[in-house]
Amino acid sequence: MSAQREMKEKNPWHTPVTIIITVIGVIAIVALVTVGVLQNKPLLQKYKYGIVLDAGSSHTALYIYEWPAEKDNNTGRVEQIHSCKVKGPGISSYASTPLKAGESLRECMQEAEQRVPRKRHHETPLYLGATAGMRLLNMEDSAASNKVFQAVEEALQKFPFAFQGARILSGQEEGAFGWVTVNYLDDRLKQGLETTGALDLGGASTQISFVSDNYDGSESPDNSVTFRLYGNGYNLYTHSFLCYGKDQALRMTLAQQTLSGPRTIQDPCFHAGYNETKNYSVLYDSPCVSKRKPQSAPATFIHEGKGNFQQCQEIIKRVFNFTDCKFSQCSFNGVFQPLLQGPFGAFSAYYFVMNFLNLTDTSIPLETVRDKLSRYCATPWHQVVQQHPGVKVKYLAEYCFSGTYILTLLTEGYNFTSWSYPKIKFIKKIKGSDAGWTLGYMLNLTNMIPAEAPDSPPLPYTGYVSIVTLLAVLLFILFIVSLRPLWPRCSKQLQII
Ligand SMILES: Nc1nc2c(ncn2[C@@H]2O[C@H](COP(=O)(O)OP(=O)(O)OP(=O)(O)O)[C@@H](O)[C@H]2O)c(=O)[nH]1
Ligand SMILES: [Ca+2]
Repeated sequence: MSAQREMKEKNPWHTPVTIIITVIGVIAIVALVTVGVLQNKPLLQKYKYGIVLDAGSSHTALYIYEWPAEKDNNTGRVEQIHSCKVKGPGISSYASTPLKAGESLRECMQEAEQRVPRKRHHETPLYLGATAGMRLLNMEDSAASNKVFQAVEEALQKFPFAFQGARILSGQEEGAFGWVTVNYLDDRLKQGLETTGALDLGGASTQISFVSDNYDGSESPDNSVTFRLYGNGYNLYTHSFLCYGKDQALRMTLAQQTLSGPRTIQDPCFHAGYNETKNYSVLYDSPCVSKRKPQSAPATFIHEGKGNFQQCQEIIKRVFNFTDCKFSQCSFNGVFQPLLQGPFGAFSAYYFVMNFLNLTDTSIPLETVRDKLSRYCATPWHQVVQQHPGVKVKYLAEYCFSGTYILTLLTEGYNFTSWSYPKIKFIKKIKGSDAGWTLGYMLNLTNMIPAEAPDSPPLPYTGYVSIVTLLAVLLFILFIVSLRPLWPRCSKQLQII
């Protein structure tokens, strides 16, 4: 019993001094860690917003983007939180009634007012970018195009956002910003990974953009766009083919078949049994075809389908010029194109059409894709209508043409082969944001992608807290151990007291 007591008395841990030191030490560690955690805790998230209106040839769409306020300079954090499809046609269709172009945007803009928190309205930039529809209108009638812009600007200025202007994007910008969007959303830029090429098929123009090792921009500098993003340099090849969007390509294909001004055409790109009376002046009302308008055509023609994929491909090929090329290699129409490289993301009409045709799976061999499309084109029109009751008849009638056009453009135009075709991915969205030029455009105008890699803390937050805690505990133990010589004396002194 007395030996036990002696041992207990000798154990320095049982002296009041060590107990006091321990308690103070523990309190100090808890305080240190708490201060560290509170001080470094991310502040309550605040968000910033940006709005982009994509005034395309066929329609206008509004996109709202959101990002954490303190991370303007970081990557992968801008997200699309809302999109709104403007009712009615694209703004270029309001050439004769410009005020209506402005009015058409009202509903989507009101939605934007609801979606963006009120206190952020005034600091939220609002951009409108117009593409091929307005490019064509500007070529045809620049006064009309200016009036449309004036009306649209007046309408947008009435909203509480920071309106940054409305303008026509060049084809180069449209292609390059589509490429930025795809690679930003895929987190490829900050990590310096191999980039994805971008294929955009609109209504009036189509863009191809990719990085190719054997392209330094010297051959055909017009097709070159250089970027420095997050410390990496990119030499992008990009080209926009005006009139080769799917609506204008359809006009050109119809124009090929109506050169002599016939009353009826039998169109292999439309289903057998399809029969519509169409207006010559409407068909030829576009700079893409206006010069080819037949001299002595009647007012209308009967557009009949005959559903033949092979023949459809033949007449589509006629709208491409595959022979003239003054460069080392070309895609078509004498336009330089370096060797295709890397994976590709194909969006907008590429996706709408291939998704409808159940052909988004590019691991299906090209031959099988052609066979499937050929069978679809051969389906009689009444059967197609019956099989797809919910689909807009205008879209439905054109899928055979559109599918054939897409395959022709990709394989004959851009030279995709059965080896490179599987590298294409038909996509609509990436991580919740639509693929298209709008996000890249906004990132560029808000300087949200730095040229050099941003400095980032060497440790993640949790790692930092763990290390601080560990070091504090270690220091405390060392402190206690360093007091060892005092332990027996302290305990004796306390016993005397
Ligand atoms: N099937 C289908 N087609 C669509 C849909 N939305 C748009 N389209 C058509 O697809 C084509 C391309 O559409 P968009 O990418 O919006 O083209 P756009 O931006 O208006 O035209 P550009 O100014 O040339 O870029 C047009 O012919 C549209 O009519 C859809 O939801 N389904
Ligand atoms: Ca577009």
